[in-house]
Amino acid sequence: MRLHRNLCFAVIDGLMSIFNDEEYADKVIQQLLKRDKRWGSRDRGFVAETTYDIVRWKRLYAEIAEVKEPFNRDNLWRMFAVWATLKGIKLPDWKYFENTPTRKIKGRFDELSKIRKFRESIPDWIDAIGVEELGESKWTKEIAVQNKQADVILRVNTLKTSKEKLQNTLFDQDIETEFIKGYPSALKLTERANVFMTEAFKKGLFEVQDASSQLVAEMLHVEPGMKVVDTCAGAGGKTLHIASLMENKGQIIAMDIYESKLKKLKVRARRNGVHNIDMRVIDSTKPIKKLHNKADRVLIDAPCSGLGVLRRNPDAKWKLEPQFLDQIRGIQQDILQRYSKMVKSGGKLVYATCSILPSENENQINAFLESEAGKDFTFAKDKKVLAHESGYDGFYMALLERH
Ligand SMILES: C[S@@+](CC[C@H](N)C(=O)[O-])C[C@H]1O[C@@H](n2cnc3c(N)ncnc32)[C@H](O)[C@@H]1O
Repeated sequence: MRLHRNLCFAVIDGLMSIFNDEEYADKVIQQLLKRDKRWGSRDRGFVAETTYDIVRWKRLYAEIAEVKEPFNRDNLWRMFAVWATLKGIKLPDWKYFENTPTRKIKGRFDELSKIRKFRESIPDWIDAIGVEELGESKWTKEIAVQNKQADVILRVNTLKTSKEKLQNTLFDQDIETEFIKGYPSALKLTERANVFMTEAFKKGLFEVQDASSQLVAEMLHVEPGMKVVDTCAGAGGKTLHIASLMENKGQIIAMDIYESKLKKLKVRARRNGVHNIDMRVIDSTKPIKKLHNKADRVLIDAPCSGLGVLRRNPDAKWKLEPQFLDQIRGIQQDILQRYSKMVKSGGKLVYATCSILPSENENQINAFLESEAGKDFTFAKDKKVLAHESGYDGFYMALLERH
């Protein structure tokens, strides 16, 4: 591979914003990709993947390059040189790469790879919590997989097409996909591609959604004609799936504390041909109280640490803080206590997170079931999905029934 100066500069600029200005990697990369209209898909792929790689391996590369935060541009070039050297890419004779100690880099890599927190490039506190909650062996395997690039998975919009038809449509555009056993609406891309540019996407024939995430709406057992409340709907990945399972019949109430997220859902719903979503911002206790004992199904796709989806958001490793984790656990239990009241007698509740930590998952469900509000519910089943076991994102989901 030959390194191109303008692409490498884009990567360094992106890293400056992500590491020093606390910006989110996906947003920064989105902006970077707009920089030069002449860039082809390979150039864009290089910028996106290299930036993500260096974000993912920040601790390891900084240690090898012997640089410390806050990083200046020279520090980032040194980390870039580590990335290139470890990938076996020949460094050009640019001033940034003068005196790069290639052999020393490889030696340091071998040495640091013996220690998990460096090898997997994770903060000490996350490593400690992973061991404490999952045990040494599971955590070691899980964090290794969480550092790999995730597959691109689509969820077919069955309101508009079938999995077979969508597969053929995409094949005609040189995008090859395969079915995944056990995931009825999923198609996996055999090779990465920018599916957002396709006509099929613009027509709402599919959404990009990880396979584990697709299990959540399935667990809710919705039926056409029901009244379903999606309490933490965000931009509506799961709301749209629920709509498609309900065949556009019945009522879905999508709620979130952020109106901006629900606005994104509105755009997506239009594209998906979904007509039965009613959006409500939770700006007081009223919108919840109004729905007490009214819903056939309630989904709580709770805010969480995101430790199950590090493959997609590698910068979360650096942005997460222990205090946030404590705070979010409190919010999760509070949401369970208050939002469960919307389930009517005989109705069902699914609680889900994209975390792999029991303290955000089964422990929350156990605490809820032991509490006063939880006495109305029976535990039906749960599913703990680890990326190293399933090959897809780490997730948790529990199904409770109200008696
Ligand atoms: C895991 S995300 C939801 C993802 C979304 N369900 C999807 O499938 O695309 C959690 C959501 O909970 C929202 N949230 C945070 N605190 C909340 C609260 N107290 N009540 C309702 N929603 C909340 C966040 O804004 C965020 O959109």
